[in-house]
Amino acid sequence: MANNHPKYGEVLLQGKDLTRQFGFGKSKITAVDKINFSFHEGEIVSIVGESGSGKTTTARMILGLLPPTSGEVYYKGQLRNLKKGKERKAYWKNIQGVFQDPFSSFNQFFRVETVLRDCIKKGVDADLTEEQQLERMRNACTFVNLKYDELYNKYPFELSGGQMQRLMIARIFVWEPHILIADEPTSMVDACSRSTILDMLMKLRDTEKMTIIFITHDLGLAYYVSDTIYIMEKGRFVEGGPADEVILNPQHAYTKQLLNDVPKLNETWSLN
Ligand SMILES: Nc1ncnc2c1ncn2[C@@H]1O[C@H](COP(=O)(O)OP(=O)(O)OP(=O)(O)O)[C@@H](O)[C@H]1O
Repeated sequence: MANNHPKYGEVLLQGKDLTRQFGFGKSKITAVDKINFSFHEGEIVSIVGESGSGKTTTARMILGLLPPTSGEVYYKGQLRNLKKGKERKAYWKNIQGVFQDPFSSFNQFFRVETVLRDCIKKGVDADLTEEQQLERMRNACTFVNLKYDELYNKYPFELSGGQMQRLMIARIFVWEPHILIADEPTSMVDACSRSTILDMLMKLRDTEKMTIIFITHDLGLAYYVSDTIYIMEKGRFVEGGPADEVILNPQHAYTKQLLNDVPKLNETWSLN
């Protein structure tokens, strides 16, 4: 397995020959096919591929929401074992996900305060005093440019789409997982909110040393946000490495094809 990396912290998560099949007999498909990876502390890794290439299946296996057909996941060098509730709970303290649709991510009957308090109970130290909890919730909102004192009493449906996306990130800030999986978190928002969310992900990496796995079909966004890029085609990682190398000197035909869809990547470009 890979060693620590000079630029990042320790290796947090590793996958070894991770595979997932669906269906049986003639209709069996291999959605993810023997992928290997090492993700480090404080690294943003993008997994990029077209629709159906296996990105979300990979994310769900990493999150522990879907068992692999074969292969293993190692967390901090230890083989992950999610069979017992206690071990699952411990793993989920360290890894969290944000998904495409902020509306479906929130219980619409919980006010902002309850949403954030719930994360403190589940993710962080449940023994924090009321004052410490409040401070944490306020800090989380400040981190994403939301005003806790104006919003704490509101329901998710009273927030704008952009505010809801920010609240999703605030929730992550409160929870403080070591690893965040962001599955197309910017697909429902306009270009301005998109760059804000990407900038917040980078801030989480820089200030909290969070490892972020960013799932997208958009190589341009991946290049903007990532340290490392893995290119996924038909369930396999066909190319992977530092973002600059993958984008400026692509080796695989599929990467070149994806790059053709973003023709101005190595020139000046904007997120619009
Ligand atoms: N629960 C399931 N049952 C059967 N097939 C599935 C299931 N989940 C995913 N698949 C199949 O596995 C393959 C990979 O799907 P996956 O959702 O991982 O791709 P993706 O790269 O995330 O696509 P998208 O960008 O459209 O979300 C697809 O062929 C999909 O139809």
